[in-house]
Amino acid sequence: MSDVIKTDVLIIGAGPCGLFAAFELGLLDMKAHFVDILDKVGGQCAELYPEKPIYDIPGIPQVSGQGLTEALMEQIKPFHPTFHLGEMVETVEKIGDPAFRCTTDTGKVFECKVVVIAAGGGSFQPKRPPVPGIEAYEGTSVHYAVRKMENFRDKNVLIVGGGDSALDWTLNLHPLAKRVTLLHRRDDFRAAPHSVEQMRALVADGKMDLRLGQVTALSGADGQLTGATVKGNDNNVSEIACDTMLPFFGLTMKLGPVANWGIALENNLVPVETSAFETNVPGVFAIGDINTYPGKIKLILCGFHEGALMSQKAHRYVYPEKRLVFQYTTSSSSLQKKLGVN
Ligand SMILES: Cc1cc2nc3c(=O)[nH]c(=O)nc-3n(C[C@H](O)[C@H](O)[C@H](O)COP(=O)(O)OP(=O)(O)OC[C@H]3O[C@@H](n4cnc5c(N)ncnc54)[C@H](O)[C@@H]3O)c2cc1C
Repeated sequence: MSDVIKTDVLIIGAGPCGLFAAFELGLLDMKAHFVDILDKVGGQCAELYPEKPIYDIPGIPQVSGQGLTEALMEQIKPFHPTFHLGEMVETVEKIGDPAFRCTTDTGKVFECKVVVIAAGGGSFQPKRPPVPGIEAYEGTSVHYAVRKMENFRDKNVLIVGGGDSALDWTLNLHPLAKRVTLLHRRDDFRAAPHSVEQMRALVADGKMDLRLGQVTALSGADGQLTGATVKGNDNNVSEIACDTMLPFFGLTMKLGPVANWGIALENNLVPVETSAFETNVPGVFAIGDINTYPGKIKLILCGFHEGALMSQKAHRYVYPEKRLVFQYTTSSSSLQKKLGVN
C-alpha cells in the first residue's frame, strides 16, 4: 500500500462548492485535501463554461466561470489546501467513528475524519467513440486523456476530434511523437483559432498529417493497436498506421463510483438533512449539485451556504473536545490572523 495521506477532511470534487468549503473549513482550523478527476479545478465552471458570464453570485454582478474559479482559489490560498488532480476517488470505507479511508484510481490512500462529497453531477467521463472493439485497446493504446506526455514519445499518434483538447494535444505532442495525425470528420474546427492556424502551418510544412473522416475499425492484437480504418468524407476507405489513439469526443457526467460508497442515494443524488448537509453516514457530508433535500436548487450560491453549515458540524468530528464560538471575519482578530490580513 502506498503511504497514507492523513488529513482532517477529504473533499471529493474541486468544483466551486468544494473550493468554497475549504475556506469555511480553514476558518475553523480544518485542513483539507481535494481529489478531482479533472486535471484542473473549478468543476463545471472551468470545464463547461469558462468564458460564460455568471450573474447570480452574491455581491459579484458578473464573473466568468474561470474568473469565479480563480477568485475562489485566491480566497482559499491562506489555508493551503492540497490538490490531487486527474484522479478519481474510487472507494470510501468507514474505519472509525467517524474516520474514513478513501482510495483513488491511481492508488493514493487518504485517512480522514470527515468526507465532503462535492462531486457535482458526478464524474466527467470521456465519451467513447462508436468504434467496434475499442474497449480492448483502452488503457493500453487508446487513451482519453494525456496524463504524462513522455508516454507518447516516439509514438505514432492518431488524435481524433476537432475541439480544443484535440488541437491542444496535437500541438503539444507533435514535437515528441514520431508522427501525429489529426483526424476530424470535417474541415471545420471548434478549437481556438490560433491553435487551428498553428496546426495548419505544421501540416503545410509536412510536420504532421490532417485527415478528414471517421474511424470505423481498429486493428491490432493483445491491446496493442497497429492501425485505424478510416472512412473519408469522399467515402474512400483507408488505413492509418498508428500505435496510439487519442479520441477527444467531449465529456459526459456520470454518477460514477459515488454509487458504491454505501451512502443512501435518491435518483442518483445524495439525500442530506439541512442543518449540516450530512448524509445517512455520520461524518460524510454532501454539498453542491450532488445533494438533494426539499427545496434544493442547483445554484452555486446554495452550495456555498451548504459548505458553511457543513463546516460547523465537521468541526465537532475533527475537534470533539473544542467548543466552537461563532465569529465574523470583519471583527475577529483570530480569523483575520488565519487569513493573514491583520
Ligand atoms: C452551462 C452552465 C451554466 C451555468 N450557469 C450557472 C449560473 O449562472 N449560476 C449558478 O449558480 N449555476 C450555474 N450553473 C450550475 C453550476 O455550474 C453548478 O451548480 C456548480 O458547478 C455545482 O458546483 P459543484 O461544486 O457542486 O459541482 P461541479 O462544478 O459539478 O464539480 C464537481 C467536481 O467533482 C468531480 N468529481 C466527481 N466525482 C468525482 C470522484 N469520484 N472523484 C474525484 N472527483 C470527482 C468532478 O470532476 C467535478 O470537477 C451552470 C451550469 C452549466 C452547465
